[in-house]
Amino acid sequence: MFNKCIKSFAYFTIKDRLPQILTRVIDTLHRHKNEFFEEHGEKGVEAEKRAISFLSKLRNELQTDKPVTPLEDELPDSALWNQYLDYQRNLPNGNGEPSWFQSPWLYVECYMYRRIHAALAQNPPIDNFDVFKEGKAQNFFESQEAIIALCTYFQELLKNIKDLDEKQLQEELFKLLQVSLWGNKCDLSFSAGEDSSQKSSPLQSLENMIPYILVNDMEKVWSLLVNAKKNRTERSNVRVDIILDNAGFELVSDLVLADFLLSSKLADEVYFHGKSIPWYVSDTTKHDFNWTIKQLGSANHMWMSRCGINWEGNLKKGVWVFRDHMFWTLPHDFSSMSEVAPDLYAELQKSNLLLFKGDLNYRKLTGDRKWECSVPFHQALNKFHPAPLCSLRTLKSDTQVGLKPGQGEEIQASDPEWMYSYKVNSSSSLGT
Ligand SMILES: O=P(O)(O)OC[C@H]1O[C@](O)(CO)[C@@H](O)[C@@H]1O
Ligand SMILES: [Mn+2]
Repeated sequence: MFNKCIKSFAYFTIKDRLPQILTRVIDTLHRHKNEFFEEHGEKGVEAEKRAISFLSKLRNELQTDKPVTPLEDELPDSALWNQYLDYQRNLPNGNGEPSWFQSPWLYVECYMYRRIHAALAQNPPIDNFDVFKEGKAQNFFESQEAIIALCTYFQELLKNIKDLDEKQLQEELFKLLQVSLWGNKCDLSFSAGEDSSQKSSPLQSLENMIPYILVNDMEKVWSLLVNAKKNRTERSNVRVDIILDNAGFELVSDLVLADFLLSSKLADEVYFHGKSIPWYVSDTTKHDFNWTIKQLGSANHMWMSRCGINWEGNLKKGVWVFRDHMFWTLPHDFSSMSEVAPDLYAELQKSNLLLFKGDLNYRKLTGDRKWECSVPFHQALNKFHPAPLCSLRTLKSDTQVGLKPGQGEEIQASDPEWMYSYKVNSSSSLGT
């Protein structure tokens, strides 16, 4: 249970940030009223009104600490959500009826996004409208400079990638892992929808960002990939899975990393895991994934379009695969995946390396517990070991493991707000 001590980030999130996010969603629907009318006539406007009343009711429940209620929609995952609510009700140290301020932060925050989805899904004909679409597209367009810099850098690198020796390849892998790691700063749920696009060139600042990397297992990632390649047989491809986080600049940095893994022959195929419903404001859905690649392919910048066209080709060839299992948008920790979603667990077991992007994934990997910072990452995974995995995460919440003894205290002394200072970054923590 996450105690909501008043100064905790959890309290601030539930009390202030989530209502802010809900208000933005309601405003977005208001602003699309005419579009709904043009597209669907009166039915569209009626549906918009109903969705807004759903969301206003939700905001009131949240702000007045009402009980968490079972989902009444017919969506495929509602039974799993209601089972999870029962589990919360029967927790031994629970405070009785789960409510917004008395239940674990991770649970109620996931629950809010699932209720937002229900507010749209239950009101056709606007049931497929993504209330976060604008924010994600805006992040993409406002990160153009950084995207151009990254695509240009990468296409230059591709020109002579065949001449690079192992040392040089390793260096390039480390650079692109860091770009993907820092790309995780660009998320709209932490910023409650405020602009969080990548303005500066992502490659310039890597050097002086090194000291902010708390746990750095990039060497282990490299040797794992080199060994996988050495042991590769005709039958067994080297497969890397990227469990995606935010659309916009972060997604482009993940796609460039994935292209590098293939072009350097460190991997033969990359599986991407996105969200099946709009989630945490900026998380990547299948639509966002395809839209981003199409945007690049049709860009009037040579290197952007070269990337986008290559990536469409990878999807057509099947060396890139996109999946969006419903488990990723349930409230469960990943330690329960083998039981709740055995098909997904079995799928991940086929991978040589799992790259988990972002803070929410990190919290679900570690059960969002207030671990001692020096608890080993492997232990915090709580038997979740489908394959060797690595988390690339910008620190945005209280959970942190895998630090050296005394490292947490040292940082605390230098920056008491380090947990949310955003600049601090716990990068790849490899749990073998
Ligand atoms: O996009 P990311 O890196 O998962 O960040 C999302 C994080 O932002 C927050 O919404 C901040 O409150 C966390 O709850 C969540 O873990
Ligand atoms: Mn996210």
